[in-house]
Amino acid sequence: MSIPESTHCSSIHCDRVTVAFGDQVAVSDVSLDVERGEILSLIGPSGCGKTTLLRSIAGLNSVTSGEVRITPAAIANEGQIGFVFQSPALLPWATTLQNVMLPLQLIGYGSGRTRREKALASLASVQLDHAADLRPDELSGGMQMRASIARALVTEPKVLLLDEPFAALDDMLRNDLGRLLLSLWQRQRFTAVMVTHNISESILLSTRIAVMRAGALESVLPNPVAWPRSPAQMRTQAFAEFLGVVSDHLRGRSEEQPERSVMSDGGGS
Ligand SMILES: Nc1ncnc2c1ncn2[C@@H]1O[C@H](COP(=O)(O)OP(=O)(O)OP(=O)(O)O)[C@@H](O)[C@H]1O
Repeated sequence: MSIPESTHCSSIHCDRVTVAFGDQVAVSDVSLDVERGEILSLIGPSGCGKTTLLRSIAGLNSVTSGEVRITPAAIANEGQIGFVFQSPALLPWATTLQNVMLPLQLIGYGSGRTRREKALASLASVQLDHAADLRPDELSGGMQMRASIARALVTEPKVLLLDEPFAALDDMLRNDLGRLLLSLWQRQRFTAVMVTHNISESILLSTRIAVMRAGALESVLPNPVAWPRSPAQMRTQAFAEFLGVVSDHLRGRSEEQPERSVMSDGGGS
């Protein structure tokens, strides 16, 4: 698996973004560019503003000052931004298939038949087509999260935003879904931003890691771990060393490191 070519997706630009809720400044003067076709992880201590920044990128939060731009601009208007929440948030009374068809209905995509075919294809991409007629309470936690990913990807978004998508799952499922996410990214070439608390997960799944502390962007670290990624890499020296670097940045003990180009440093095949 190599980093996908970046011709079909969007990039995200946060320019001096500040978000305040009353007197509470959740995000403070954050400037961050997410390049086409990369997966950037946002990590940092609880309450440091990760979700608020992610929701601002999605347009779910308004920013107090600064600007979020997604290019090409039409992306935001065409419903080409997918969002995966920590909780699968499936409609309990609808079948898995109906849940996945919902975004297509909301954007008025095609006929009922084409929506059904597209939703079934999206379910198949997460190996869940056999569960199309089951309701959420008949699915395991991992199946619900796969359905949630299928729902986010059914419109073939150019940008995928994920807020701690695997936090509630055990380690094995986490690894499986992480691998699934990478293979979908490889195939669909979306640009992704993923909030996570898990440093190992951020290293395994991303091209760069943005570390936030107290609302501010502490650093953006190119991920030097080679591609293709697999859980076996967690036992390598390169992985352990980078984990130490990320941990230091999280604790604010880092030496300032110049950022390098993700495609030349974080990538390769
Ligand atoms: N809608 C809101 N109204 C008021 N305060 C908010 C709102 N959303 C977030 N905050 C505050 O903004 C700060 C950042 O919250 P945010 O959820 O972005 O942090 P986080 O880094 O994602 O935390 P966690 O890792 O625990 O999910 C917190 O102090 C939170 O209480």
